[in-house]
Amino acid sequence: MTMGGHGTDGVERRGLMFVLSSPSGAGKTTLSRLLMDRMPGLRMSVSATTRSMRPGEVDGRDYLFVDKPRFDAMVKGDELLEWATVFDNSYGTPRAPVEAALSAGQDVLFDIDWQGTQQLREKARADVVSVFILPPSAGDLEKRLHSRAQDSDEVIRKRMSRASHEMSHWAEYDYIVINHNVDDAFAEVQSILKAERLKRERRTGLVSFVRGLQGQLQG
Ligand SMILES: Nc1ncnc2c1ncn2[C@@H]1O[C@H](COP(=O)(O)OP(=O)(O)OP(=O)(O)O)[C@@H](O)[C@H]1O
Ligand SMILES: Nc1nc2c(ncn2[C@@H]2O[C@H](COP(=O)(O)O)[C@@H](O)[C@H]2O)c(=O)[nH]1
Repeated sequence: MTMGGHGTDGVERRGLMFVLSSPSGAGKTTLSRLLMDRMPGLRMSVSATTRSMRPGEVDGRDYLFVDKPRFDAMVKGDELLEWATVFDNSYGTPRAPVEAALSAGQDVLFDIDWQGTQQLREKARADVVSVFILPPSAGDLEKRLHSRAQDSDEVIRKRMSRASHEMSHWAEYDYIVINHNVDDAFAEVQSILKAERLKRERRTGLVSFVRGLQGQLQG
């Protein structure tokens, strides 16, 4: 993938892929929305899915809602960077918008499961920063799924029964955040992104920046 752009300090830097995963209901969407509101230079990757739209969701903003034949055609046409089956539906990341954002020097935010994270890591390990969000307790997780009031009891039962399996992948992630309350969890996720943006390896413009400084000191 071609990547490059400028950080807020003007030094050229490679874009990064910032991944949030968690069991369903632990708070990825909530934290993603806050990141998008408050962190400049970040683009949300909008996934394609075959699941049906929830009340309040908007096609093209929350997901690209597609039918199974269209999803299969996207897989066949290599249009997806990664894809997986989650809760009996297909989900995948359209490749083109991600590559365009990274090329423009933007970071890309992903709300995807552990299967997708593994695929991204296989493709571009150095550019993937992954965060696993844990709920404070199973009781809180269930309460959050109910409080969202968008899924039937049957769907919630399914998501709760998958939670332990989802969580078994926590150790594959770079960072772990426990979402006790939204403000603290957001502050932690934001700190991770800010620190990762400053990593020396990503800041491709540092060599010439330091040479310039040395030139000024010598001249
Ligand atoms: N720290 C928190 N305390 C209380 N409620 C929270 C907290 N974080 C998120 N919630 C609420 O929990 C519900 C589920 O959160 P959210 O939709 O962000 O989860 P998610 O991980 O994105 O789930 P999914 O994987 O199913 O999309 C929402 O109603 C949200 O407002
Ligand atoms: N591997 C991928 N997983 C994805 C993608 N988009 C969303 N997801 C994950 O699916 C579940 C369920 O999401 P929901 O919106 O139906 O509650 C959740 O864990 C998401 O992170 C994707 O493109 N690829």
